[in-house]
Amino acid sequence: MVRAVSADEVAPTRHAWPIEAAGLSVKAGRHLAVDGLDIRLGTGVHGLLGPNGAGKSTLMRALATVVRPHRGRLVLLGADATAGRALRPVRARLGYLPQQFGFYPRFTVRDAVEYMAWLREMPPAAVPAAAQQAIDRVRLTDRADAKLKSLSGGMLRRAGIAQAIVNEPELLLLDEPTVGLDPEQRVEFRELMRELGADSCVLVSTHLVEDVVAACSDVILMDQGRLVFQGVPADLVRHGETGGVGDSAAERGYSVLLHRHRGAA
Ligand SMILES: Nc1ncnc2c1ncn2[C@@H]1O[C@H](COP(=O)(O)OP(=O)(O)OP(=O)(O)O)[C@@H](O)[C@H]1O
Repeated sequence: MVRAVSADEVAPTRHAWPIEAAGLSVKAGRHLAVDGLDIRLGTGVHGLLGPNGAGKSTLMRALATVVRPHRGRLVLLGADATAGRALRPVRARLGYLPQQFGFYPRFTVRDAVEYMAWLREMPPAAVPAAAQQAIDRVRLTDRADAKLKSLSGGMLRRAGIAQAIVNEPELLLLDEPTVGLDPEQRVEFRELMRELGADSCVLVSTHLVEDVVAACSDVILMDQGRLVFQGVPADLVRHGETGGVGDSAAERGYSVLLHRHRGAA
């Protein structure tokens, strides 16, 4: 007997634009926190910058399919993320570190990472090795069986990164992953981001402009829910060569672009 093959089974698994948003608006409570955003992101590490309240975390939540967009088009890994039934296969292929990483304090690092692997519908036989690899990649090998409640803030953040990467996601969303990391760990983390971005789409929100310059292939700058700038880190640096406020050319570029946008708004 010939088995019918569904469209999902023959669909290509890689997409030129793992994230495609057009006129995307997302509410946070009753507030329109993302307001008509147009972006297309491919493979690589994309740094998401913006002042407090710019809408970065709200955008991340929509991309992680945690909140439904209010308006506009959102296509994730080729699937319409505004259609409920399309979300399950997308969720299995994405990884997400929320800004507030909620966890069961009695779980060990290994429990938390394995639990996320299960939520991401990984084949059960693959889970222990995948969890171990994710824990090793964030350098928590010697704390793998420690309870989460016993970890420092930086270690907890690294456990959060491990749970986000356990399924080797094609789309990885990291909301302020470097908060609490010490300088040495931040340098190691940049290395890990570059590795992950070689064949996945990684979006990293941060307030550290230097992290973006060091580890990202492009920069997205948001303010008040809108896109201010998208370009390569060198463009950010170039904008800072003529003025602005900050300790480095990249920080000055950030302030120049933001002030120019606010002046024009
Ligand atoms: N539950 C909520 N109800 C009402 N407004 C909210 C809610 N959550 C967020 N907001 C508002 O939405 C806007 C965007 O918030 P969001 O957390 O996405 O910004 P952000 O860029 O991540 O900020 P930060 O850098 O401080 O983390 C802010 O003005 C915030 O006050």
